[in-house]
Amino acid sequence: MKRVGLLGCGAIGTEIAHAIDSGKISAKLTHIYDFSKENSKKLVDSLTAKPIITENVGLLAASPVDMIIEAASQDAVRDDILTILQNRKDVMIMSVGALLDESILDIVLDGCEHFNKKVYLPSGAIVGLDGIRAVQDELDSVTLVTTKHPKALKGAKFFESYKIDPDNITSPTVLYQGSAQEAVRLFPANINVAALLSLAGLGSQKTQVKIVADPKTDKNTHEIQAEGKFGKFAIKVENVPSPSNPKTSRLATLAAIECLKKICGTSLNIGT
Ligand SMILES: NC(=O)C1=CN([C@@H]2O[C@H](COP(=O)(O)OP(=O)(O)OC[C@H]3O[C@@H](n4cnc5c(N)ncnc54)[C@H](O)[C@@H]3O)[C@@H](O)[C@H]2O)C=CC1
Ligand SMILES: O=C([O-])CC(=O)C(=O)O
Repeated sequence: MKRVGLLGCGAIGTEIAHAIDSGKISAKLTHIYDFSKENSKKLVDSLTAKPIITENVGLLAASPVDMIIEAASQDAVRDDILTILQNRKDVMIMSVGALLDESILDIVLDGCEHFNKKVYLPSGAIVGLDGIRAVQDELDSVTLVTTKHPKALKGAKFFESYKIDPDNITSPTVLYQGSAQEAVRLFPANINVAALLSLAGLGSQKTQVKIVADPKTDKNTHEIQAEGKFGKFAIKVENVPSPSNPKTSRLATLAAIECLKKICGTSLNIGT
């Protein structure tokens, strides 16, 4: 049975830990780290099989696990991915936006090859990545329109540079329109899905993103349109937000759990 370490004990990390604890995923969660000791402790208290809380990420990376699940932040990926790969651990990354920085992507690709390790990127809060990958050589355009409640967008770097107060948004408002590259920089905890689309398809400059704040919505909605020589498709996902983090959709957690079930050998390998 695979031994797993967890980096980040928030909304996604907690649900994954519970899925392992309940036997839904055939793995053993043995070590965890979160820079909030409170969050790590709260998670351990809620589990039957108690993992060890490591003092820092270096000790998590060096712990006797087969793989590490990153469910923390883009900064965590930037700062810690090399340490994890150098310690010869496979890794599942949720904060995929970090990989749109070419130097980080190079570290990941070189690290995987050099240390013979695997990096998994679950499909997160969207569906349709199988289709995007299949038609990647025939794509002319990929656009993503993401709509969330202003409270789900609150705290994003975007609001440091643009004088809009999310608390004062009273009707649907387009906050951002541009490349996926810039979108993940301005909204690092909201639009990792744009990074997944970019990596699967046209890259981060050509993948176009629109972010809308809608005070009347109770969903995190992602609308994807792809067009090219193959034809076109449009996909709309209306996600229920996670109760503990409105930025994050329930589907993102469920996709991570499904990805882990596949890695740990307990589900059929369905789809491309
Ligand atoms: N790929 C996808 O489709 C999706 C990706 N995400 C991303 O997944 C990540 C986790 O999401 P949630 O669990 O909802 O976030 P969360 O905010 O609920 O939990 C993150 C946890 O990680 C900890 N943390 C943050 N940075 C850290 C660091 N550098 N070192 C150690 N601990 C750190 C925080 O203290 C917190 O406990 C986020 O980056 C989020 O943006 C979220 C939804 C969809
Ligand atoms: O969960 C979602 O709806 C999308 C999200 O936060 C992300 O991609 O970072």
